[in-house]
Amino acid sequence: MSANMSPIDKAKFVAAKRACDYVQDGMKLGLGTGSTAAWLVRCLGEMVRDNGLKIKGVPTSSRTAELARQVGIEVISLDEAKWLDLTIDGADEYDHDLNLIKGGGGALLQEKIVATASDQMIVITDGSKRVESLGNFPLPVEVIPFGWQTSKALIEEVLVGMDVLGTTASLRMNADAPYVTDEGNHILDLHLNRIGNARQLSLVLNQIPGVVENGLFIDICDIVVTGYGDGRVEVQDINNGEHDETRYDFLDDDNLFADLGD
Ligand SMILES: O=C[C@H](O)[C@H](O)[C@H](O)COP(=O)(O)O
Repeated sequence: MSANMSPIDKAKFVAAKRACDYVQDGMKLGLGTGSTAAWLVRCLGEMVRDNGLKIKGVPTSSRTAELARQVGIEVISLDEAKWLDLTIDGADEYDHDLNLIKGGGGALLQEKIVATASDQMIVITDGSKRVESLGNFPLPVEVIPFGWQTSKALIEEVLVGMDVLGTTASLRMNADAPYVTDEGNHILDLHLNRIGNARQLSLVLNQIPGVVENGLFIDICDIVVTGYGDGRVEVQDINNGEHDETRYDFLDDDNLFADLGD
């Protein structure tokens, strides 16, 4: 598998692999959504299968739930878990303070609930997601289907008032129909260029009728694990300011982790 992996997949894989160092026997884990989080779920499945790791996972989407079950992870609901030791998830952007934009895969609502119900959140990512200032990636906002056009108009009006530059909101589509989240809602993607005060924007968006949640994760992430295609992994911990770097050489071994592929 590794011979056929693209540099970006290698980056995601080594980030997921490094994040597994934080997982301990008996933990209740939040399992993120997306292509990076899928590598994590596969790595954890291998640890369950081969090393007898005992964990319970709370998935943040129906897709992740399906994959987790496939690889042998015991899946429980957040209400069963009540509180989690750790959530590991991907992100669409992260800044110097480890604030995030998430929701590119449409799972931001469950992801934010799960991450907030965790002692610690680790984001696994590749280097392309690091930004000086959040906002190049369109900000996903989950809205209920009822009156979504009114919610869109209200969002645009509020953002003009906040002087957020170049705002347009587009309804996310799935082929010819509006995209529908696991909670039965729609997603508006806000094209903002530059967000400015992300904390304030997040609070303001969530005040607008019809808005369920937005993809800004402020002060939620504790650690970012960034992988690179050459096997390097950087870890940045916001709580103790630590920054460390490792390198995985096993990417040169084509047979290793062959069963972790898609
Ligand atoms: O809704 C999806 C999530 O927030 C994902 O974690 C995010 O979009 C990153 O996904 P990927 O790892 O596929 O880039």
